[in-house]
Amino acid sequence: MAFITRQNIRSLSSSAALRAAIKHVTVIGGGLMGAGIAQVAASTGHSVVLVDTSEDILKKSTKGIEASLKRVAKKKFAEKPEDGEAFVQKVLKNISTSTDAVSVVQGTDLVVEAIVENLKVKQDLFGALDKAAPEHTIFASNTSSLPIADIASSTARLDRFGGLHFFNPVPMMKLVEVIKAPATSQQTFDALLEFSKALGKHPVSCKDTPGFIVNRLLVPYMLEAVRLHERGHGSKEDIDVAMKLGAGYPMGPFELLDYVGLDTSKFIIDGWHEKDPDNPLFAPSPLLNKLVAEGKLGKKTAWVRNLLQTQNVNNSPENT
Ligand SMILES: C[C@H](O)CC(=O)SCCNC(=O)CCNC(=O)[C@H](O)C(C)(C)COP(=O)(O)OP(=O)(O)OC[C@H]1O[C@@H](n2cnc3c(N)ncnc32)[C@H](O)[C@@H]1OP(=O)(O)O
Ligand SMILES: NC(=O)c1ccc[n+]([C@@H]2O[C@H](COP(=O)([O-])OP(=O)(O)OC[C@H]3O[C@@H](n4cnc5c(N)ncnc54)[C@H](O)[C@@H]3O)[C@@H](O)[C@H]2O)c1
Repeated sequence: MAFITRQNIRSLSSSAALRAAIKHVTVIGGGLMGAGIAQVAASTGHSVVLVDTSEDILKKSTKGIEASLKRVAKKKFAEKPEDGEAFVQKVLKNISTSTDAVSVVQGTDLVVEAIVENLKVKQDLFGALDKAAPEHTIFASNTSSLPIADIASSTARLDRFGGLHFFNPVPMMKLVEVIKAPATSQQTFDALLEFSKALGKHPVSCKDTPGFIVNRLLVPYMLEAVRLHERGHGSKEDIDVAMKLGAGYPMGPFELLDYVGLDTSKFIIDGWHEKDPDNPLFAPSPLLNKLVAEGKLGKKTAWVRNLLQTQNVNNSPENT
């Protein structure tokens, strides 16, 4: 039986205040991860602005969110499909889009960044946002592999900066790694934990170390599968089947690389290799490099091709 003490009441009310504090969320990057984060935040009653670099990309992101919401609704409202349609429309109403990050952060409580895995690009973005966002706004990066402290160094709000690392596909994966960099305040960290819970996720606390928990284990494993194949010790198909049936993983390492994105996986391993060139776990893979150079990025390749085609159509003389 739980006794109500003054301390309990204080901690309950401060956690309620933190939960209430994050109402408006700006998600930057409408790709694989950003679209999923926006969807989950909007589904849990947050008001969301999704930002990307072009209207075409944002249209694709919104279509992707709608398709994913329909999959969720099909299960959640199996008995009452009309409630499912109402749910989809209600969630979509919570999401607006923009190509101007600086102007939209002026009214936001939390910025979650999910753009390309490149330190300089992330620093430039946060440096610009820092000047425009209100004092209370918390900044968080969904980086897979970069130090949160390095990204935060382009801002003057080191205490209000942390990591929120989601997993792909965001609507399905329950985990969020919440990262406390050395300068992240306890209040910010608590607010990020509460926000993750408000999304219906299970947060774990992480230090600001390379790959946090999951990727520090998962990325070397996926790369070792590629090396195993490069050594001629197994076909891609057999390696995938082996890890699914022999280790109980839902996807084999090649399927997972395809799902995560070969470009993102390459950014991660190249960055770690640069910092720790003697670590064999971080050795670059010639096969991965070749596929990325050929524009074969995995599952997202079809999406990117589709987008480029749309842009060509929009830019064609008939449409100008
Ligand atoms: C690198 C980064 O920094 C970190 C990372 O993100 S690492 C990657 C972490 N992710 C993983 O390891 C994913 C491993 N894979 C899985 O867990 C599962 O394969 C999976 C959840 C993706 C799909 O489940 P699975 O049963 O294999 O396949 P599938 O039949 O397609 O999906 C089952 C149901 O899940 C749901 N679902 C799957 N993806 C969905 C999505 N994007 N949106 C909504 N619902 C979805 C649907 O309800 C679907 O049923 P439906 O097909 O009737 O709509
Ligand atoms: N793919 C995964 O499984 C996964 C999982 C967890 C974390 N992450 C991390 O999340 C981030 C995004 O990964 P992703 O897979 O969604 O990438 P993605 O390539 O699918 O999407 C990135 C999006 O960001 C947009 N973008 C780039 N620069 C921008 C800018 N300055 N302003 C606004 N938008 C910009 C791009 O147009 C693109 O739509 C990366 O840091 C990645 O490491 C990825």
